[in-house]
Amino acid sequence: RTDPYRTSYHYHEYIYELLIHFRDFRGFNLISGIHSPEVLDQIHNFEIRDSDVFVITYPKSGTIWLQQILSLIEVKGDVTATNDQLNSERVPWIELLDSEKQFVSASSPRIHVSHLPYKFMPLGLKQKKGKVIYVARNPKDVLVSYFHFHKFANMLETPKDFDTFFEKFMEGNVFGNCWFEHVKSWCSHNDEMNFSYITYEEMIKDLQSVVERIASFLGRNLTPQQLNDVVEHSTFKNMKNNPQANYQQVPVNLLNHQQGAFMRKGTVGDWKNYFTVAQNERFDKVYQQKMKDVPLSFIWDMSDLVTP
Ligand SMILES: Nc1ncnc2c1ncn2[C@@H]1O[C@H](COP(=O)(O)OS(=O)(=O)O)[C@@H](OP(=O)(O)O)[C@H]1O
Repeated sequence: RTDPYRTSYHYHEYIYELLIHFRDFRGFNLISGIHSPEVLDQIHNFEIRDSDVFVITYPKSGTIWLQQILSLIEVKGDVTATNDQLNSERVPWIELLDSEKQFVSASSPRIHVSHLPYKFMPLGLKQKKGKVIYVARNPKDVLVSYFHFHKFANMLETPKDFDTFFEKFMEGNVFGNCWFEHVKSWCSHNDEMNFSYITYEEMIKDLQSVVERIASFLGRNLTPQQLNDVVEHSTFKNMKNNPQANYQQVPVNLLNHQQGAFMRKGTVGDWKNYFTVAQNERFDKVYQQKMKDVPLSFIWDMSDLVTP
């Protein structure tokens, strides 16, 4: 094709092709039109301040939940103080196109989220500058959440069906690449950084204590009432109704809000409604093999959350 802009039809077809194809950058899938190799190259050398905070997640592990919690901790639980800005701007991604300008000029404390694997991260983190919060979620629920996300995210290819997506995820042929490698890459370097590890399932089980742990890790002093306010405004129900937090404002060219919602179900064990017995057995086998040397454990079902 010589001139993609020839007609509106060709233009849209061209943009669609650009968007749904990954671009490999040093073994990592970038989404064309959203990420750029130039930005990824620069992140390594970003100058890190002691006050910087990075929330790292594999996609669908609770990123927007942390954006809400951290936004609220910064304003001591006063949700009205977050009304003037979307959480995605208050706690932005570092890997998006042109994000470097915003990163360099932002005032402290700079709080960011990222789906990037460890190898791309700022080298300053290894000098114990800044703080890293890694949020993990059991990968079976990640897979199901990601399947639904692909159905309404216009920048990602719509899966033919669940089985097709299951294969793609297992191959790491998604944005974020292989779940196992992502978790391992970060957690095996935890000693090098000021690092805190939390899970999605812990937050479902006891949001209050996770919020307290995050505030203390960041050295923020909040009164018990302020901590309660953070928790109250970070529940699934309240976030779903909060336009600053629920991502309903993302333009329709990126997310087709008729087809799904970021705040979808917010639960543990939804994978049981999707995995076949054979898929589950296969997943468990891969999990045992890939995670055999990793001292992490996950909660796979709501019933495992109930303390006897
Ligand atoms: N407050 C709260 N409580 C419980 N669950 C919550 C909450 N906020 C976000 N979520 C759930 O997190 C899933 C989205 O993950 P991410 O925010 O990491 O998505 S993304 O990577 O940024 O696209 C997605 O999970 P699923 O519902 O399973 O699809 C969201 O519903």
